[in-house]
Amino acid sequence: MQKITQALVEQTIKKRAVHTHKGSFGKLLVVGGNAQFGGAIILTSSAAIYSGCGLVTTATDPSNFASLHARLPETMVIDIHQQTAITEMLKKVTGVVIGPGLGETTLALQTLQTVFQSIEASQFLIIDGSAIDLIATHTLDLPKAHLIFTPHEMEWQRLSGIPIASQTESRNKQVQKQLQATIVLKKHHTEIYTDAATYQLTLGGPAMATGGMGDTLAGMIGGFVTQFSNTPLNAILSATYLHSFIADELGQSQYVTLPHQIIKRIPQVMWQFSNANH
Ligand SMILES: NC(=O)C1=CN([C@@H]2O[C@H](COP(=O)(O)OP(=O)(O)OC[C@H]3O[C@@H](n4cnc5c(N)ncnc54)[C@H](OP(=O)(O)O)[C@@H]3O)[C@@H](O)[C@H]2O)[C@@H](O)CC1
Ligand SMILES: Nc1ncnc2c1ncn2[C@@H]1O[C@H](COP(=O)(O)OP(=O)(O)O)[C@@H](O)[C@H]1O
Ligand SMILES: [Mg+2]
Repeated sequence: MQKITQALVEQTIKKRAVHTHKGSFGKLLVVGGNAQFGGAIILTSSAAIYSGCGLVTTATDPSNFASLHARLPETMVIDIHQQTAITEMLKKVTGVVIGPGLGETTLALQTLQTVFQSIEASQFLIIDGSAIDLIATHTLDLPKAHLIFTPHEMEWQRLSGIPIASQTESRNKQVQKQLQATIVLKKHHTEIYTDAATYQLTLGGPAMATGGMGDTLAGMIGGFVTQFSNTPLNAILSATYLHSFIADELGQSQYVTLPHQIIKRIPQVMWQFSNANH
């Protein structure tokens, strides 16, 4: 397994060209957050915007609109019941994150199917949380797109059929090949399975073991792949690295590192990394 290095992250987070605008840095649709799990979609959307994605739209339950906008005025919203509005937005975006706080109701399943039907092969689709469980439960066919799954070990057990205790590199790799997707298997020292190679994160620790931490990573990966879309693998590896790098920094003087604290630090740490080679 290859270790993800700081040098790779420094190469990925380039200084921004001057003649650019918000459309130059990717457009992302974030789908999730039912009435119970509104916090998840606030974290995912925030992480994407603080990672530098040019334009983010959040499709969520309307009961989350006010709290989402109070925390994050930069995002636009779609009522998740308006499936046509989701389909229309899909035509405009570089990528989609689906699943954080989505739940597993009939509406959640219908929304996942709407996205699967309309997504194009050129687009990124990050599949997290409830969306992974919906695929596992309903054995859904996967669409043609740049697929990125971000399961924790139990979600990976449900999706892959491999019990947590038997999730070895070779068995995980086999299922990665079948799924034709990148797999970010989240745990202590997260592993990333791709067609070409397997990577391991050597950062992060138990101060990160708090609800919403994975929702945040999904948003960072969404923000990175849409923004650094020419180097998608490096974008995924870099987002995963930076998420734990920031947590470790905070963890030097905090017992627990909260997802919203990590999000707040992303722009500053990206600036540091973008200046490292200059
Ligand atoms: N603020 C919000 O709105 C939040 C909303 N959220 C949303 O909730 C939805 C459900 O997601 P979920 O992850 O909470 O539930 P689920 O998939 O059932 O997994 C938990 C089960 O798996 C087991 N387990 C074993 N290994 C594990 C591992 N390495 N990592 C983690 N778990 C592991 C674990 O074992 P146990 O804790 O019992 O020891 C337990 O039995 C999803 O949409 C998500 O986005 C959350 O993000 C929280 C904040
Ligand atoms: N002990 C730990 N060491 C390192 N990373 C951890 C640890 N516990 C949790 N994490 C990280 O926190 C995140 C948890 O993801 P997930 O379970 O999906 O959270 P949630 O769904 O609550 O947002 C993952 O990125 C995981 O690697
Ligand atoms: Mg999760």
